[in-house]
Amino acid sequence: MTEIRSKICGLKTAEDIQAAAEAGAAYIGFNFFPKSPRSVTVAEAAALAVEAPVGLCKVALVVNMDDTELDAIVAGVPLDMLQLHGHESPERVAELKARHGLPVMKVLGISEPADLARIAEYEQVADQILVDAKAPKGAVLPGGNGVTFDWSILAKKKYWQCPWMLAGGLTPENVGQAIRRTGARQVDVASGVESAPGQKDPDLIRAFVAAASGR
Ligand SMILES: O=C(O)c1ccccc1NCC(=O)[C@H](O)[C@H](O)COP(=O)(O)O
Repeated sequence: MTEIRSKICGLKTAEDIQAAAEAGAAYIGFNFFPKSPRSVTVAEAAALAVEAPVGLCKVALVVNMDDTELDAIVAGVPLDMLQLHGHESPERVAELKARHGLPVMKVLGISEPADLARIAEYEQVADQILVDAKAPKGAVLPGGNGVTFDWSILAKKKYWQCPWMLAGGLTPENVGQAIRRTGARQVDVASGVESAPGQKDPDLIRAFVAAASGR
């Protein structure tokens, strides 16, 4: 059976990280978007990251961040990957990879088949692509809104040259179906494993990773 790798995004406590690690998640995400209920400071993320089990990929999620702020995050937190969740260009992706020496995952929002063309602009420069739902009009957050997109759009995808991950409204209940319908081998969740905005639920984290893994 194909191994499915899960990413749990927006972790704020040591208990969240323990639950993700014990459940078998492959990635954990620290959210540095100040308006998010999931955001952490550099000091908070650093304290969590140093205690995270070896082998868990620690990802920093940032949105259109400038160099000064991102330099402080990379200097202060032991990280394994950057996740760019704003309007970063392919050139900016390349620049940040070179500047920080970390793999970069670029997020692209999908709502119609034409959006798949944007992936071609990034697949040679990004290390991974996170295929997410577009934020609803007027949303405060560019991600983490718990909305799905039409997964059948991904049936029209070609082979992409870098690994990709599926996100957008995934939950323990729908992640199995999402994997079957899209062929995703990696899945990402934020709000679908929470009891309230920004409050992760260890039982939901375990249920999500188990469902993604077909257990
Ligand atoms: O989660 C947030 O608060 C957030 C804020 C700003 C930019 C991105 C954000 N989340 C990004 C993620 O990686 C989410 O996991 C992804 O958008 C899916 O979220 P959800 O639909 O809630 O699972």
